[in-house]
Amino acid sequence: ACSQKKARNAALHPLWQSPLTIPGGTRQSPINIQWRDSVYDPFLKPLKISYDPTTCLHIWNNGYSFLVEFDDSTDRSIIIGGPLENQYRLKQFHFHWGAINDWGSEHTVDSKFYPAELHLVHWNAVEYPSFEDAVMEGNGLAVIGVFLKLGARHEGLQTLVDALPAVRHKDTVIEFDVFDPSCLIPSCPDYWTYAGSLTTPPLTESVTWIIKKKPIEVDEDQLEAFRMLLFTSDGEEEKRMVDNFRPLQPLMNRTVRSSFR
Ligand SMILES: CCCSc1c(F)c(F)c(S(=O)(=O)NC)c(F)c1F
Ligand SMILES: [Zn+2]
Repeated sequence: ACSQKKARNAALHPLWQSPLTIPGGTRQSPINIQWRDSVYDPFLKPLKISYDPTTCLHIWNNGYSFLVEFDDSTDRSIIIGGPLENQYRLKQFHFHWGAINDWGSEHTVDSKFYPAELHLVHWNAVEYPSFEDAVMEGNGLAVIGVFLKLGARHEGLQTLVDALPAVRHKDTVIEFDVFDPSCLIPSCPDYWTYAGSLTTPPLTESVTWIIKKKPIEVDEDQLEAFRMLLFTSDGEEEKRMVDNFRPLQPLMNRTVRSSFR
């Protein structure tokens, strides 16, 4: 069994090889969201999102996802309200997805996987001088999670999909200078929220998660476009970028709150 586990582990992309747990972690992500166990909190405010599309900088394949990065030197693209004590600045967004449509998301709802999940990463520039500092603090980051489900083609996503061939290999980047990520966020205001962590190293327990209840719809071709990206650099033996999601983590002593009844 031990050698089998070793073999299975070796088959994983280096990022996902154990030890993928942090010793003493009490608020790790992702988790399964058991809808009936979530607690409605009437004091949760609506989340206010205001992004300036011209803060978009570039798309970068960093070897485990593709990140769309933003100029976070000012408060031009921010979120405020929801469970948050103050405003948070948009740093980047990225996705996690599967090799097939049966799995791919990081969080699950009543143990159901979606084929992909969008993460919009924001940091607390009110209290911390830099993103790198905020990553290490309990209230440093706020990540909006949006589930992707198979359905109609998403026109807003298509402009992003059209650029992906240019960042097929790890460590490639392409300029991407106008994009409004709010087109990827469902208009339904309902969300769950809980205290968690990054799902990639350094796995720090610094994330206030805001998971939208409603998924967005994308079509098969758009999911396939994600799957033609590569974990590997140009010239290396090609490894398709798929299944870049972390395994579910124990809920431990946490409650998931909902903004809706
Ligand atoms: C120091 C991290 C660089 S930015 C980043 C990221 F690249 C990423 F992938 C995730 S995630 O854990 O995978 N999804 C929430 C993050 F949270 C991040 F903040
Ligand atoms: Zn993520």
